[in-house]
Amino acid sequence: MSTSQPQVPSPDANGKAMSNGSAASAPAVAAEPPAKHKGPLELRRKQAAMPMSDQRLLDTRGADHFIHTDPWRVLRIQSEFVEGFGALAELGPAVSVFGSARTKPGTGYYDMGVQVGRHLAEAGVAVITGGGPGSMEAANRGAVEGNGVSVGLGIELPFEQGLNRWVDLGINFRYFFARKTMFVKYAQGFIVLPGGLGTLDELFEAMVLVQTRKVTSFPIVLLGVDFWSPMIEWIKGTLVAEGMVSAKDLDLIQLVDDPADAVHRVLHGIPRPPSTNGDQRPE
Ligand SMILES: C/C(=C\CNc1ncnc2c1ncn2[C@@H]1O[C@H](COP(=O)(O)O)[C@@H](O)[C@H]1O)CO
Repeated sequence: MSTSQPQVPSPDANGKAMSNGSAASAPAVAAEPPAKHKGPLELRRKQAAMPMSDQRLLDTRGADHFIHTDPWRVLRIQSEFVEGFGALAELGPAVSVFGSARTKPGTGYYDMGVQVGRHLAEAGVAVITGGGPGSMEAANRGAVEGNGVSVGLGIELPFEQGLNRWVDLGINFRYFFARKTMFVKYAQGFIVLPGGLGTLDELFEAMVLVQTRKVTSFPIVLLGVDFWSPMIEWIKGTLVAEGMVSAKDLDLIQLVDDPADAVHRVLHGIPRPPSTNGDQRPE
């Protein structure tokens, strides 16, 4: 007895009728899910559920989270460089002056800072400082008193501080490294007054940049023979003696007591020797 049934053609995934036979038993293929286009991306299923870029931008929910992410920080860092380069590009000749934030007005070190600022201004050279109190304020004050250009590159600190009142062109930075770039990029040299960790950090960074020839012809003058001599002696007696630095590296810095002399030396800087330590480091 025949058990055959009438044969009904089944549709394929595209809806076309398929011939009877083996294909009739193939599993049904689901309809192709719609694709979502997002810029160059073509997305389906779970991937297509991602919100659109515009939607993300305009939807303020969760914005507080986004500003604490690294991609956002990169933009903020970039903006510090853009603002800094833009504000300082036309500054003209300038010298960066460093020194303790704790130096008090009326002291010898404060007076030294004022004199440095004034001599630089009288030579037509802008004064760049960290914009804070102490020796920074002193150098900015000297620049103003000498009728020069007084620049302060402030840094965001855990406590509210603001730029000192002698800063005429001020920029506030969140990031030390962006600020440090400005100190070097827009100055022809450094004058360093007595100071603590911040001052040492700035001094040694400058020395490394000169030593590795990341910057060339960059005089560094230390003011205050009594203050700096023990550090120089330690560098000679320990670092040079133990071969940690080359004796030639000490040529990178000059040590004086007179603010006018410091300004003269930084402006007519002894040209750096062609090679300071024999290192051939890559760019
Ligand atoms: C400690 C006090 C204020 C700190 N305020 C600063 N503002 C701006 N720049 C600063 C500040 N502190 C350090 N710096 C930078 O480091 C150098 C001085 O640091 P030091 O440790 O005092 O030697 C200076 O050149 C700045 O660039 C209290 O008032």
